[in-house]
Amino acid sequence: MTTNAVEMRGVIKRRRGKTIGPVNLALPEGFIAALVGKNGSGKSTLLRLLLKLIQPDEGEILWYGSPSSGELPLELRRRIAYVPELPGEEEGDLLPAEAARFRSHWYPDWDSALFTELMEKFEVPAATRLGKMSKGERRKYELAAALASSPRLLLLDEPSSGLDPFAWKTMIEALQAYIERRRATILISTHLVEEVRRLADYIVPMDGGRLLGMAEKDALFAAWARIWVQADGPEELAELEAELPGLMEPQMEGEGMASFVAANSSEIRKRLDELGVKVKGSRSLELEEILGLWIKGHEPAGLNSGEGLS
Ligand SMILES: Nc1ncnc2c1ncn2[C@@H]1O[C@H](COP(=O)(O)OP(=O)(O)OP(=O)(O)O)[C@@H](O)[C@H]1O
Repeated sequence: MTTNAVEMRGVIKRRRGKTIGPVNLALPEGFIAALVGKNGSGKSTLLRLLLKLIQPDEGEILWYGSPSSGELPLELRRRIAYVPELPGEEEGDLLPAEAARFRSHWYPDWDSALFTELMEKFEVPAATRLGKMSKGERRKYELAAALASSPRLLLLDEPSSGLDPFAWKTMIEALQAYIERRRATILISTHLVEEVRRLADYIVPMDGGRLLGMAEKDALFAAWARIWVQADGPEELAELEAELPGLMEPQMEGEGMASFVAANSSEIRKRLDELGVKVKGSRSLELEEILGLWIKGHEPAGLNSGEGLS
């Protein structure tokens, strides 16, 4: 039985005429899920709901199988790390080592060795107060401190924003190393396709406040493909569409060739074979293409709807 780190059931948050949700999502423990979507789609709101920084208007949230009526229990709060889009002001006057000392009192499993290692790898200036750091320097401190708190659940809101490519690579490696060592869960909101590619086990797209579902990244890439087939003209392509419902973006590609996108490409290839249609070639879709089609309502095959894993 898989434990879900968090589960959201019909969660709705209303914000000045805009509605986020209903969100149904179950994040299995031990994996990295990437929250993707356009600006304003509701990613930060979802992360803040999971920390109880804001309260849902409807629905229920479970943390490790239990709901929480008031504030999150201290035990649990200490096992959740959050790196927000913008840092708070509380630690602004402190040097990194001073702030780390404070945090180490709060987090019982504070990993000083990891904090020092990451601060060195990230080249965070030790003699600059947090409030005076550049955006990227501060972000690197926040990431080092978040990982050093030994979280069971790590919530990262666009962590790469402001990082140079070297720091970005260090962050990716640090997150991968952390999840290999611990049975932790990471939910990361991101706009970077490469970040999703490198890190995510699951992809969770949001659009206009709606959570579209949750899909395993590798299965998603394996299933979706553009396929080129022999077709004499638009009539033949239309016949093929009638035979194989669900083909997306069918188009003629010039003399004797047509192409389309299939969400379950291996099955479609089998059917094409049975129909005697010659396949001329195929390619996997890019993540942007997959998300674009998903947002338009084409759900990937075998989608985990976020109703819970078992
Ligand atoms: N405190 C707030 N009060 C009112 N509306 C809010 C508040 N915070 C966010 N919103 C609205 O909720 C919607 C979702 O915002 P949210 O910050 O969750 O999006 P996002 O996906 O994280 O965007 P981005 O990629 O730009 O960071 C937006 O339309 C935003 O205007």
